[in-house]
Amino acid sequence: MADKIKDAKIIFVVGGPGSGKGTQCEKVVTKYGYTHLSSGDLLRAEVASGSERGKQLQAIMQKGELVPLDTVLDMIKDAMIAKADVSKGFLIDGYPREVKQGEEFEKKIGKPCLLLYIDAKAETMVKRLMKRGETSGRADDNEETIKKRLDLYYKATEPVIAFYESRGIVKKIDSELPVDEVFSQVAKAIDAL
Ligand SMILES: Nc1nc2c(ncn2[C@@H]2O[C@H](COP(=O)(O)OP(=O)(O)OP(=O)(O)O)[C@@H](O)[C@H]2O)c(=O)[nH]1
Ligand SMILES: O=c1ccn([C@@H]2O[C@H](COP(=O)(O)OP(=O)(O)O)[C@@H](O)[C@H]2O)c(=O)[nH]1
Ligand SMILES: [Mg+2]
Repeated sequence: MADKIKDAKIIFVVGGPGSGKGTQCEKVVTKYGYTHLSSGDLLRAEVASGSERGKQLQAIMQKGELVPLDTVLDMIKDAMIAKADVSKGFLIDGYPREVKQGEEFEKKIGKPCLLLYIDAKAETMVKRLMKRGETSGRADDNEETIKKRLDLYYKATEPVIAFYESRGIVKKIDSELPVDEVFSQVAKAIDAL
């Protein structure tokens, strides 16, 4: 099953909440035709379906906590398998959130060839999310939950970057710049693959 995915390139896109992961991934889709899978979007789709599982997920996400590892991994895996025949590569956006998630992903699916580390200052991220919150309708784009998401990012997710740095696949992207300048750094990293 997972063999179908074996030959496609896998790129992890990691960065704090509101760092611009989703914005950059959309641009990569346009230019390179990769398949974009946002773990957050997959979870929000399950919430929107109104299923029993979605209700449980909503409660966790509203608090800015992490949903159980296997839940997210199964969703990503199903979505990858569904696209395996047509996809040149996969952008896994907002995943892994913790080192253990990365290890499980590699066991069940495959190894990433690149980790795009979308880096912005905490202050910048908060500002962007508060602005996005005016129109996004996302239940977690509020001051209190943003703070929790940030704390969890520094505690659980930053170690992921160190973990993959030791493998030499991390490319740090300065996301304080205008969107197009951020993208030219991203494109350079992908062109080098
Ligand atoms: N000025 C500026 N704003 C940006 C940039 N990238 C994203 N934004 C804005 O910041 C907000 C958050 O961007 P997203 O792409 O949704 O961020 P994300 O990392 O996917 O965030 P989560 O979905 O919360 O994980 C959006 O409202 C964007 O318009 C950038 O490079 N420069
Ligand atoms: O692998 C994941 C990805 C997302 N989430 C949950 O989904 C929320 C939104 O994630 P997203 O990546 O969309 O936004 P971010 O928190 O990066 O701003 C997070 O706060 C978590 O509650 C999770 O638990 N595991
Ligand atoms: Mg996003």
